[in-house]
Amino acid sequence: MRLGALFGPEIPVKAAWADCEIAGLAADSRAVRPGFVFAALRGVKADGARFVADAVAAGASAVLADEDAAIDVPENVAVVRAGNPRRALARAAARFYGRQPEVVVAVTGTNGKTSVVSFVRQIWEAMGLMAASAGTVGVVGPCGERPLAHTTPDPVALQALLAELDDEGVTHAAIEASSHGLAQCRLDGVRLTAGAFTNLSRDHLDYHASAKDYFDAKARLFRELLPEGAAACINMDSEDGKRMAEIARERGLALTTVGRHGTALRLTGWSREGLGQRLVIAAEGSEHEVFLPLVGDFQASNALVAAGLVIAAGGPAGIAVRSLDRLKGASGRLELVAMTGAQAPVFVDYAHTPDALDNALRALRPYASGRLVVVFGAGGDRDHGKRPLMGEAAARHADLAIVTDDNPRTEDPAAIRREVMARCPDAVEIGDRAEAIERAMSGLRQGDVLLVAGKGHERGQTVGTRTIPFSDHEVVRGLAGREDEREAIHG
Ligand SMILES: CC(=O)N[C@H]1[C@@H](OP(=O)(O)OP(=O)(O)OC[C@H]2O[C@@H](n3ccc(=O)[nH]c3=O)[C@H](O)[C@@H]2O)O[C@H](CO)[C@@H](O)[C@@H]1O[C@H](C)C(=O)N[C@@H](C)C(=O)N[C@H](CCC(=O)O)C(=O)O
Ligand SMILES: Nc1ncnc2c1ncn2[C@@H]1O[C@H](COP(=O)(O)OP(=O)(O)OP(=O)(O)O)[C@@H](O)[C@H]1O
Ligand SMILES: N[C@H](CCC[C@H](N)C(=O)O)C(=O)O
Ligand SMILES: [Mg+2]
Repeated sequence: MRLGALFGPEIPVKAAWADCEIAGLAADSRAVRPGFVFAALRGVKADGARFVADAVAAGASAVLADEDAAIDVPENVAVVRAGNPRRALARAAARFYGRQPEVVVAVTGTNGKTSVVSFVRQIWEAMGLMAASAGTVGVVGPCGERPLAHTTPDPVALQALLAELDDEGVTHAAIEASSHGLAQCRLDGVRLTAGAFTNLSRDHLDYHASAKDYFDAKARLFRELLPEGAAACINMDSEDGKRMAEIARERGLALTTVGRHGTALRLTGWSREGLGQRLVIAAEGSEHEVFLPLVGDFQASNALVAAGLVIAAGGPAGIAVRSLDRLKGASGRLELVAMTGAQAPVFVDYAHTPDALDNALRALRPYASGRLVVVFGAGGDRDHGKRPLMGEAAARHADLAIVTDDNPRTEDPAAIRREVMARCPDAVEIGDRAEAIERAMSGLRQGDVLLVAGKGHERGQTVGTRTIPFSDHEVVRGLAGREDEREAIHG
């Protein structure tokens, strides 16, 4: 593709450069190949302009930069200026790859995105469509599963992925829109049919300057990204949901509201039934009773958002609602991973925010006729403020809390644990995560329930800058297996 066409009418490219043939795009100088456009972006840690010389040495034909960035390049390298280079990069990547599944929907909110995109994919599959989902647990589609480095990939990787899905015959894709992804314009080139909002609570205040900033990042999906005529599905059971709906309404988006306070899909009845829940949903003037085979009260709201999003994107309401009775939970989302020898269930969950931990523990309480035990920690190099609040949630809902490590990254793990324990001083502190899980599991009696929270599907523990293989699933299964063996030997 030629440089002029790549940037389109909104970004002027000097005539002398317009016909320059472009081989690819990269925002990281280390990914630049001959003939590439290098986008020199200002980031949190560095200014991409510092790496222009590296990009040129790697063969960059053009540099995309801020209006005011000081860029020094040889005469044969083009310089393209943009007021918002991140957005320009995203839109250029969309033109470069040139194809996306017919229907792409995006889901934002603090909690529930991974679950919702997975549910949307499953509902579409039940309708016989070629569907895929992409986000924290990777890409899942007709060609199998593959991991992703980020919940919302950088714009070049995201456009490459959408093109690949289109090539594989995927017509319907559901993707997670993280607040980082929205703030950094990673989704700006995506042609969206509909967007959804789950909920908002504290997270990522290390990155976003304030709670308002965090809300505004999520609101970008409805204020700016969804094109005119697109649809929005909003869970109305929170004040933030109502504000988001107002924003969508003002934009003239076709609104599908869901939840106990929703209109399109209203939850009018709910009861827990074994490892599932029975929902009564009012839709299009009639009531549907469905059994949702998932643990966790909050999964009802995720299921409603998913069905609402499918409807918002043009799917029939009846099938969307009926398909809920076959949904499978996303990996590591309140997943029942093992039963101990004492017949105590062990759940693995991804709760890594105060609200999520609160919800996960409350969801499991009814299953504990004995004690509710939780093993959890908080991630390093992330929002410090959420740590004591997570401790508080554990102290409030669990009978026994074991505070351990969860990706300490470059921080001192003991210092993180101290911050968590500030509000759960009675917790037991065991830094080594495997040991913490072992201690918790070995103490379980019949009637007890264990929640291992924070890592969900993750397959590594990041200590410093190294990631050591680690999986809560494997540790739990391994320990349960050992108990079974002991049982078999000793009777
Ligand atoms: C805070 C954040 O989101 N950072 C992401 C962002 O970095 P940045 O733009 O601030 O980059 P920077 O490190 O300051 O460097 C500036 C620029 O110089 C470039 N560079 C840097 C070094 C070099 O040698 N050459 C070079 O060209 C970088 O590629 C970058 O373009 O863009 C980078 C390139 O795409 C990402 O790798 C990086 O993700 C970091 C590693 C990260 O941890 N991000 C997490 C927090 C994240 O994005 N999480 C959300 C999910 C969160 C959730 O909802 O729970 C996600 O969507 O995954
Ligand atoms: N609707 C919800 N309301 C509150 N908590 C929820 C909800 N859905 C999920 N959770 C909790 O949040 C955790 C993360 O859920 P999920 O992975 O679906 O969300 P996410 O938005 O994708 O999170 P992330 O941004 O970290 O990828 C779950 O493991 C569960 O504990
Ligand atoms: N997307 C989230 C995931 C957190 C998961 C938890 N295990 C941690 O490392 O804090 C983040 O990057 O903040
Ligand atoms: Mg996610």
